[in-house]
Amino acid sequence: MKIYILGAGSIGSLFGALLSKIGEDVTLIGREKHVNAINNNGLRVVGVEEFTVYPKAVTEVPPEPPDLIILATKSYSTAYALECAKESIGEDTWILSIQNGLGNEDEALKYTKNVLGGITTNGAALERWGVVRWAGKGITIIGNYPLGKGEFAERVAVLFKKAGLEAKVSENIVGWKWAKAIVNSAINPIGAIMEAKNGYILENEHLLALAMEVVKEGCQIATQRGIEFEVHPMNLLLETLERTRDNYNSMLQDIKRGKRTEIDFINGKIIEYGKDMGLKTPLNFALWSLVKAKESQTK
Ligand SMILES: NC(=O)c1ccc[n+]([C@@H]2O[C@H](COP(=O)([O-])OP(=O)(O)OC[C@H]3O[C@@H](n4cnc5c(N)ncnc54)[C@H](O)[C@@H]3O)[C@@H](O)[C@H]2O)c1
Ligand SMILES: CC(C)(CO)[C@@H](O)C(=O)[O-]
Repeated sequence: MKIYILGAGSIGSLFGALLSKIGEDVTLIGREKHVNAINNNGLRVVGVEEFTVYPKAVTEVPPEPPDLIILATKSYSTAYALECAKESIGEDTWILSIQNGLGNEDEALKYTKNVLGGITTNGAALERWGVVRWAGKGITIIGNYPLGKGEFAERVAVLFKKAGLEAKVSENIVGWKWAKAIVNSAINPIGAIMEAKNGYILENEHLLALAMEVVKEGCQIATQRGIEFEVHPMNLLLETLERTRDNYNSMLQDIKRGKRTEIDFINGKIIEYGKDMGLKTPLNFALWSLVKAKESQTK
């Protein structure tokens, strides 16, 4: 399968390396320093597994349409990345988002009907240019977006499993995207504001109570939009906090690095969808405001 990893940073480089290792035709599309390191020394994976592969790596989207584009930029880069890729999206090209946040797949639908939604709980981080740490094994769930299963989704899931990723296909991927986004809407801003590991939210009664109220608020918006959950976000919240108790969440990591966070595509989208229905989301608004203020402090 001809695969482009659009936004080959942490999670994109991990998926690209694993798919390259099983012989798939993978091209990583990323930033110059990372691309140069890969072209000079290969792409090295450390952590859960240790290996080096030699995929193609470029800074611009090649003109030939691929079978699959795996969208792995931060959510705030999605619109521009897809606009840059639009000439390479062929009639039979599928786009799979493995991003956090809401709205990425809807952006992809502007270019093709062949869109797969995805969530992954694998953890990855670029150690240095050309080297990605597979920090933790998780599960990847994909499906036709917004709903349904299809032959191509099944083909991708088989590839992911062959590559060593635990993967499954869901007929309700939009439900999974919302469940994860609602969990992120509670964990990420609270952990970022408190500058605490995820486990502290579990241990501190006040933070856990707040996180649960944020989840309830997000669930109200999702339910009003007709979203149904395969796993309830409240259960997913507690399971995630336990499983990732030693993690500093990605939003806190972005703030510590002086980088923009994905708050606009997590809590920001819940606020936006609430407004569309005339519903207030005071907790999401409060957390969104605090993180935006924290972001501006690091500028
Ligand atoms: N890192 C993880 O463990 C993890 C796990 C689950 C989900 N996610 C989600 O996956 C997405 C990506 O996260 P990440 O941690 O890999 O981010 P990242 O910043 O490490 O990687 C994204 C990369 O895309 C590049 N990029 C952006 N626009 C581009 C363009 N037009 N062309 C080429 N390259 C471009 C950026 O420079 C960056 O290197 C986010 O939505 C994140 O929330 C990450
Ligand atoms: C699940 C999660 C919150 C674990 O830290 C992760 O999605 C993150 O850090 O964004």
